[in-house]
Amino acid sequence: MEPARLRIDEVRKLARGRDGNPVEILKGVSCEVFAGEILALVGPSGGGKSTLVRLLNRLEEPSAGSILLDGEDLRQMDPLQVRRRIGMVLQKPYMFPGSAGENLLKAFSLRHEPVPPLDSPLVAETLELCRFPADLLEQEARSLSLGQQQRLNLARCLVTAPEIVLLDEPTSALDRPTADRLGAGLAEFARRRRGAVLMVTHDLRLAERIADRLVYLEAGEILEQGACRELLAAPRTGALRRFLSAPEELEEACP
Ligand SMILES: Nc1ncnc2c1ncn2[C@@H]1O[C@H](COP(=O)(O)OP(=O)(O)OP(=O)(O)O)[C@@H](O)[C@H]1O
Repeated sequence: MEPARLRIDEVRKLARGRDGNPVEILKGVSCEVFAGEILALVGPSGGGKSTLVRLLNRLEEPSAGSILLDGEDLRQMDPLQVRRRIGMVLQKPYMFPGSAGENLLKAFSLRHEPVPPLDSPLVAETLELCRFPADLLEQEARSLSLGQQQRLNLARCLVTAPEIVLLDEPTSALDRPTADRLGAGLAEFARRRRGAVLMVTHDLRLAERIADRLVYLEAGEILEQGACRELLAAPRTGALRRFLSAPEELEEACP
């Protein structure tokens, strides 16, 4: 078996609560992400999912434990280098003023890297992966629909060829067909480029469709992890069973 691209080992995160006392947001979390797979990170609100994602991109640092990228501790690496290799797609797409094409290539100019032409094979492949029509490239980015902006946002991340992609609720604002199109692009990225994807999501249908494995995080602890479809069909713990049957979660999962 191939070694993990990302290894999260006994990670703890302490923060100061509203009353000034320390609160443990992550209580010794361990899991791995492999090349070519999609890992769905699910769990109730406030469980620590976004915090874990921020640690993986070095937007925050763990209080204890380690995160290894190909065996190297993230803390030993330059944060900019980490972000080149680990791309992140936020829930709400930010569009710069200008055309969709300019937005796509912004990823390079922001990093002071050579900008490929819009008609390069890399751009064409990325647009295809993200189901973003090339004839929209000249359109003002801010005038695109939310679903189009979301796919352009993913394309802006994938065009720089990250090895790992982190996504925090990528489909929360999308209708079912648009969410599925975005999911199909992620699955292609994992398969064709052997990319590793870690996706925080409440969209259990999407997870079932595209995720290989599932990690269930509740109150700062991983209570279950394993093959995604198997766990969704037959959760082993009462905690995941309750989460899967909670009506409010199902509502969010099935818009
Ligand atoms: N910097 C911080 N300082 C103090 N508390 C924090 C900080 N960041 C997060 N928290 C708390 O840690 C807990 C976990 O938050 P986090 O956003 O990681 O959860 P989540 O699982 O992503 O939730 P959601 O699904 O609602 O987005 C919450 O109770 C939150 O209020």
